[in-house]
Order: sequence, then C-alpha cells, then structure tokens
Amino acid sequence: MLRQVNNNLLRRANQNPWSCQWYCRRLLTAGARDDTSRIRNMALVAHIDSGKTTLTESILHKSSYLATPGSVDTGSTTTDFLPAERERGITIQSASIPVEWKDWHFNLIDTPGHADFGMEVESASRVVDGAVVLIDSVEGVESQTKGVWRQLDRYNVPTRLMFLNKLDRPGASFKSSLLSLLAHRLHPKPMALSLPIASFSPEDYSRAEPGVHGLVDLVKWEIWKWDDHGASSVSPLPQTVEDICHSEILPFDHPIIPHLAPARIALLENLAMFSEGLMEVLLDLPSGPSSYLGLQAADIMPHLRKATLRNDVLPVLCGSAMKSIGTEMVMNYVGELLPSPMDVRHQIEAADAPLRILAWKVSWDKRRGWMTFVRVYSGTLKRQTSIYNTSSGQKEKVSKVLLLYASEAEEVETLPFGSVGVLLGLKYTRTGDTLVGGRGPTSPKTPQVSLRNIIPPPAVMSASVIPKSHSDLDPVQDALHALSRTDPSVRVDTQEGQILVHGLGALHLEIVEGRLRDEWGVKFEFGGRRVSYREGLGHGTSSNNNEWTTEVAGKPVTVALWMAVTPLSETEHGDPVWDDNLVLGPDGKALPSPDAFRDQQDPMGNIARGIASSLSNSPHTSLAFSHVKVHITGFKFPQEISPSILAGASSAILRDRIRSAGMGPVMEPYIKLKVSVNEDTLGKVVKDLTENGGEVLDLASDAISTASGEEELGAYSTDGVYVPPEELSPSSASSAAANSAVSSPRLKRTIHAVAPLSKMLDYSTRLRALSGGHGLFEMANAGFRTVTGSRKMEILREIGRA
Ligand SMILES: Nc1nc2c(ncn2[C@@H]2O[C@H](COP(=O)(O)OP(=O)(O)OP(=O)(O)O)[C@@H](O)[C@H]2O)c(=O)[nH]1
Repeated sequence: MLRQVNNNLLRRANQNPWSCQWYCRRLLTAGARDDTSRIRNMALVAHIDSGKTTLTESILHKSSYLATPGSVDTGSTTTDFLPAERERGITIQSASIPVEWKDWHFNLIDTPGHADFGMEVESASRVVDGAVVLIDSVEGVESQTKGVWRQLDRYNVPTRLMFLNKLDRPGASFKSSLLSLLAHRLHPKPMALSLPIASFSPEDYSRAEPGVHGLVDLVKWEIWKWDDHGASSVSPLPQTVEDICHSEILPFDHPIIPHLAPARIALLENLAMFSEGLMEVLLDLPSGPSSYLGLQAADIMPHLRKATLRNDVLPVLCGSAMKSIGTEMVMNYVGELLPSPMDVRHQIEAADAPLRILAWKVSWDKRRGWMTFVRVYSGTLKRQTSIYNTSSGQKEKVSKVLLLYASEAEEVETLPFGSVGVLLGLKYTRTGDTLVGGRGPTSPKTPQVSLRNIIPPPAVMSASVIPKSHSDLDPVQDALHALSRTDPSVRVDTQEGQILVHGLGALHLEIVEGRLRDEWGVKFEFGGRRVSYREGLGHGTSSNNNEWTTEVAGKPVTVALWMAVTPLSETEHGDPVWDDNLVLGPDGKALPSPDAFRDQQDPMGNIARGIASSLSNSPHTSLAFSHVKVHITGFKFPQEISPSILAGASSAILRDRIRSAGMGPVMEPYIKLKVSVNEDTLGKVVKDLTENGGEVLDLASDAISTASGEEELGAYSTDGVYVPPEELSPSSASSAAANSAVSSPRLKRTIHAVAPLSKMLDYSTRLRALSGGHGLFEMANAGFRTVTGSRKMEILREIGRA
C-alpha cells in the first residue's frame, strides 16, 4: 500500500503546484493519518471575509504543500477553485484538505462565511471535532461569527480556538477584539496565549504605528519574528525581565517588555483556576516572578489541553494570515489542543467496531462523477467494498477511496476510523446519510443505529425555473435533482404546474442559476425571485376531531391521533429540524425529523411524516407553516396498518385542525443589515431603510457599545492581564473605531438595522446610488416576522391568494 501511495505522490510531485518539499514531507508522514490519536478533524469558520481562505493558503504554504501561498484577491487560491469563487473572491463551497504538520495529520475544512451558504458550515460542523474561529480585528465579533458559533454548538463541537486576524490593518485592535468576545458572550473565559508586537524598530514603536511584526508565545515563553516575506524565526525568552532587557531579542526600551511577566503570570494563575494539578505546581514554585517565567511549556500544556477540551477556557491566538504571521502558532496549537477522534465521544465509535460512516457532502465532478465526502465513525473503510445506506435502504459499492487536496486527489486503499475522505462509485447517497458495513438490515453484522443527520437551514427565497422548450423539461428536472443532491439547502417543488427552486438568499439562487447553466448545461429561464413567506396558526377555535377513517380492501380502517395544536408562545423557540415549528411526542420531548426514523415501519416515524406534510402546505395559502406547536398526546390504530395510510391519516387529522382554526398571520423573512457609508450620505441611507420597512438598531460603529449588563464578566487584555468588568465600557472598545476614523480621510458611519428581505433584493444598486458608490453592506438572515394587515394583503395578492 505504501508503495502505491509513494508512486502517487511521486507522480503528483512532478506536477504543479505540488512542491518537492511537500512530496518529501508526505513520504515521511504517509502513515500519520493511520494513527487516530494524531488526526485533527477541524474547520475554519467565521463571518464573511475574516480571512479563512487566506489562512488556509498560509497553512498550505507553511506545511510545504504550496511553494507560495495563493491569494483570494488574484483568484489563485487552492481551496476556492470554482470559477464563481475565483471571480467573486468568496468561498461558496467548503473544501477539505489534508495537511501534514509535525506529528499531526489535519483534515482541514475551509468553510464559506456568507450566510447564503450556511449549509456548507452546517455539514462541516457535523463532522469536525474542533474548530478555529477567526475574527477580523478591526470589526471584532460580527453577526455571522455568532451564527457559526451557534452552528458549532448545535453539532456539539465545544473545542474551539480563536484567531484574531488582520492585526496588520489600520484600526485593528487586539484588546477590543478580545473584549468583543465577552461583550457578545461567546465565551466567559477567553485566554490570550500570544501577544502581538507591532514593531521591532524603535522609530516605529515610538510612533505607535499600527501593524504586527512579531508575537510572544506566553505558554512556550518564546518570541516569534517575521520578515517581509513571511519567513519566521523563533527565540526562547530569558527567565528574568532584566535578562530580556539585556538580550538582543527586543530593543531594551521596547514598550511591551513591562507587560510580558504580568501577562505570563496572569495566564498561569487563570489556568490554575481550572486545574488543581497546575495550582499545586504553582504553589510549589519558589516565590518571585522569575520562577513563573522559568516554568517549562511541557509542565503547562497538559493542563491547558484538558481545560480546552472541557471548554473551561477559550484559547485565543492572533496575527495576520495575509502576512503569514501567527500561522505556525495556529498549526501548533491545533495539534496540541484540539481533540483527536479518540478524545470525543461520538455515538458509538471505535476502531474495532463495525464500519459506520457519515456522508457529510456530495458533489459532482465532470471527470470523476459523484463524489461522496465521508467521515469514518467506526471501523475501517476499504476500497471495492459493498456498503449499505441505512437512510435510503439501498446497497452501494465503493469503487475508489480518495484523499482530496481541493481539486487534486490521491488514491488510497483504506480510510481508517476517525478519518475524512472521498468515495467514488456511490449512486444514491445524499448529504447526511449513514452508511454501514454488512449486507443490509437483515444481517446481524449491520449496525442498526444511524448517525445524527445534517439539517439544512430554512429556505427564505424562491425563483421559478422555466425550461426553454418542452424537450428541455426532463434535463432541467434531472439537473435540479442532481443539484439538490449536492446542496440539500436547495429545495425543488412544483406549484400549480410551475417548477420552483428554493434557497437561502439572493446570492444562493444566483449561484444555483449559474451552476445549472455552466455545470449541467441545461436550457432554461429563471423567473422572478420571490421571498418565501410563511403562515402562522389561525386564532379560531380548532375542531376537536382526532379520527380519520378510510376503506382498505372494502373494510373501514380508523386512525385516532390526539394532539394539542397551538401557536408557539413568546418564550418557546421553533426547532430548525421542523422548519421553525415545534413537534413534541407523547413523552413531551421534541420529536426528531421524519428523516431520522430509519425504520419504515416505525409508527412514530410515519406519524412524523404526516405531520411534516401538513406543516409544509397550508390549506389556506399553500405556504409552509412557522411557529406552530404540535404536541402529540396519544394515538390508536390497527396493528397491521400500512406506513402510508398511517402517515396520510396523521396528515389529514392535523390539516383538518389547522383548517378549522382559520387563516393565521402571514410571516416574512427579515435580514440583519450592516451598512457602512460616509457621514455625508448617512441621512439618505437611513431614510431609505425606514421607508422600506427597516428599523435602525444602532448608528455606532462598534458592536461593543452594546455591551451593557456584562456585570459578572471580565477579560484578559493585551498584556494578558484580567480586565475587570467596569473596564468593559463603550469607551474602551471604541478606540479601534476612533483610530480608523483618524486614519480615514472621510468619517465612516456604520448602521446596524433589520429589514424585510423582500424590500432589499435590489439593495446593492440602491445603495450605490444613495451613497455615491462609497457604501458597503452585509446581510445575514434574521428569521421570520409577522407582517401587518396591509402587508398581508400585499403578500396574498403577490402569491395569488387574494
Ligand atoms: N490586511 C489583511 N487582509 C487580509 C488578511 N487576511 C485576509 N485578508 C483579506 O481579506 C479579504 C477576505 O479574505 P478571505 O481569505 O477570502 O476571507 P474568507 O473568510 O475566506 O472569506 P469567505 O470565505 O468568502 O467568507 C481578502 O481581500 C484578503 O486579502 C490579513 O491578515 N490582513
């Protein structure tokens, strides 16, 4: 097997851009991925444009995969290889890439930051064991930072490292970024492991130029310096402040020197709060700061690792991905602190257990056909084996197993437990399916429990797809079917003879349109875009009917289903699994989505299917429902009932209840907006927002000004010292904004607002006109809101129901 790997590597090494250095390293570490304790399955996640792809390029460069890092700005990156990604300079699909670094094998997934491609973050979050979350140090925590943070929570990925990126930018602030983690309640104990050094040249640091040229690693007690080409050098720091002043490492009067010892002492003492072992070590040290400075990293790291894995602390690193400053430190700490598959308790997971894998992404490649990205949760997957899809109930044959280096691939014989790879040859598998070894459900060797599914976020926009001619209908439908297999957040249905494609936003639909044309080559027109509205439960008295009878083979069959159907209360939240409704079983617990019931005979699964069908289509408006709570309290049906009759009866009973309650409120999707304009056009932009149903939430430029009520929280500041809560004031946070205002020729203002998505579809054109071309904006989904009476009439007219 090793020889085959080596031949592949040798062939690849002769091709661009695979460097010889990388080839040598791969030869030495080809076995690393077989040692599960050395695998780190991790994702880079963040708000749009925080620098994930740039950091990925820098990691690929530092790990010798690339001779020089590519750039998002010139469309030359490895992971953003789709034409649409290169043209727009944004990531659209997540790309996984294996990285060999020191003793570790990382499976790194670069994810998109734009909320329209949230499905990609959803599926990446499902299969990783840890994540690096980036923030732009000028902006601090942004709306989608919180979005991806919640996605990681949802898939139970507690172990994260934070990377404060873009410290080279004017207006960047390490301290404000650190404080914004607390202000937005991302984590109560962010712990800075490194400190930035703006400059080593006395002329520059005396003028306090912005930028970053070096970092101090507070754990390893060493100093990193980078030259203008991103090459690094590292030196140990002396154990006394006096020796640091007399060393050549830093100019003797460098302003950071007085902060170094307090920062390390604070780090150790704060960490000791979560580790009795480290507390004992510190108590045994002779008194005086030099004993703290002399403590070896090997004595600290096990405590830091445990505290990180338990999520007691959030390790924070910093640098500039564009200048490759801090990249090696991120890679070192990913290896040292993030969990291996063996550190995480997934459902049933072991190397010697029967094979169980999860398909977390499916994509189509003209050359290779269907490519299924999988993670092995137990056992070992071999090439040319038959596997069984517990979700679709179909057998599949694996023809090839690949490790994918973005668009390049290396063929391997096996994928061991805990690893991530790509399978060729699977014909039916969709994102979220569980695949197992063995011959099928009847075989005792086939594991019966499915892995947790991946849930697409709710669609907020749709467009009609009109085939150019009758002969184009089938190819268009096949292409849409294939596209929704690769991207489950694209949903397709037919309403009144029209094909509708639903997506997560305007950009998402634009990309869908481009992919249908370019990748599948089908001929069609895209009709007008429409936001997806929802209906809520009517306020009338609903019938108490809980029975439904039909005839089977001439005999009556009666199904009874008792349930309470109410709107969600103010304090209740919809479940994304149920498209923002809440469905509870007889035990009062949330019912899983119908897809989660793998056994077709399971009565609860068939009832769930019926409920889902009624909630997806209102008898009054044909809109899907939102914010409805269905609590099933009991059921009765003949034992030999067919699954489809039970599902149909459940659907009919709920539909009857909904119909009798009358038509409910109509809801429409809202978006959060962040608009940045010059001061002189602020008035016009705000007026336009309010005229279009928007609500301005904040005109201050930094999100931290909302940090009220953070009484019990504090943070570790630039010098690593704990900042008490009283210092978490708007003024301490606004220094970054003030800096940028001073260095900017015209005063910029940032507007935070919410607005109905339907009124913002042409916002880029509108804003360009209003701001004289100087405005910038970002959008993120803000959920569904009930509309007023007049707007309801407008919507009903738009959808042809009034
Ligand atoms: N000054 C500076 N610019 C950076 C840095 N990192 C990234 N950028 C720039 O920020 C922009 C966005 O960078 P990307 O790497 O595409 O960000 P991303 O988070 O991958 O973007 P999406 O995947 O589209 O969300 C590009 O213009 C980069 O050149 C940095 O450290 N410093």
